Amino acid sequence: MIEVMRLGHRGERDKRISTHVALTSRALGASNIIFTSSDKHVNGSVDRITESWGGDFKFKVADSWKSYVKEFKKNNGIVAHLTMYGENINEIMSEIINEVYPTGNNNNNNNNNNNNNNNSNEKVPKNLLVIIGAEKVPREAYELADYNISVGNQPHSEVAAIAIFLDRLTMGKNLYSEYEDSTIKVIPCKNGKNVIMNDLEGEYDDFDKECNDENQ
Ligand SMILES: C[S@@+](CC[C@H](N)C(=O)[O-])C[C@H]1O[C@@H](n2cnc3c(N)ncnc32)[C@H](O)[C@@H]1O
Repeated sequence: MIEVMRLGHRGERDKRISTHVALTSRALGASNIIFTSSDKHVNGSVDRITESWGGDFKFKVADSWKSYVKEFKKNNGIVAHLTMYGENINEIMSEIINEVYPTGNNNNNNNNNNNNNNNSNEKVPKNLLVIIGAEKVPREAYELADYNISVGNQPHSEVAAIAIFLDRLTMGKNLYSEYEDSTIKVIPCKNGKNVIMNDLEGEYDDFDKECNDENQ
């Protein structure tokens, strides 16, 4: 299971970009996003998307980010902190993939509740917590993280950083994600839109079809 922690979210100021961090995390295979304070706007956006597009991605709040990270590590999880000051993703990603997926099975992670436990040496995927900052990230986050990873050493965006990291981790496979319980589904087409709606009895109907794709 992949979790994303948004550290230092500043309410009104960050609400749009934090929503994008959450939705990007969901789209690219995370199971939940953890904030360090509640935010109705982000929480509502996440819930609305999940309701229509399916899956069980959750918005969570941790009372203490430090305790959450320590507990996560105690339960044998791996913590990766994305920061432009870290080791370059190009150099370190294969080590992380080998550690998180000792079986080599780094495919679609959605809804995978991995069974990590303290004493196990079994080759099961490990839980991964990805920390992404908003305001200045405290020194302790760098120290607690198993990996401090840069997506290049230029400053850019938390949304870009989480997208590239999760995509590299799962080698593009989450770009095919779809959920059985979605009420809306997109059929890729070359030019235009092809959207179908689920009637909640498992049948999908054409909803918005302006697709000029010879194959459809
Ligand atoms: C816009 S930055 C703000 C950073 C903040 N001013 C600081 O000094 O920590 C927000 C977050 O985006 C992520 N980020 C930005 N550029 C990155 C990069 N090149 N590599 C990895 N993460 C990056 C980091 O997680 C960072 O905490």
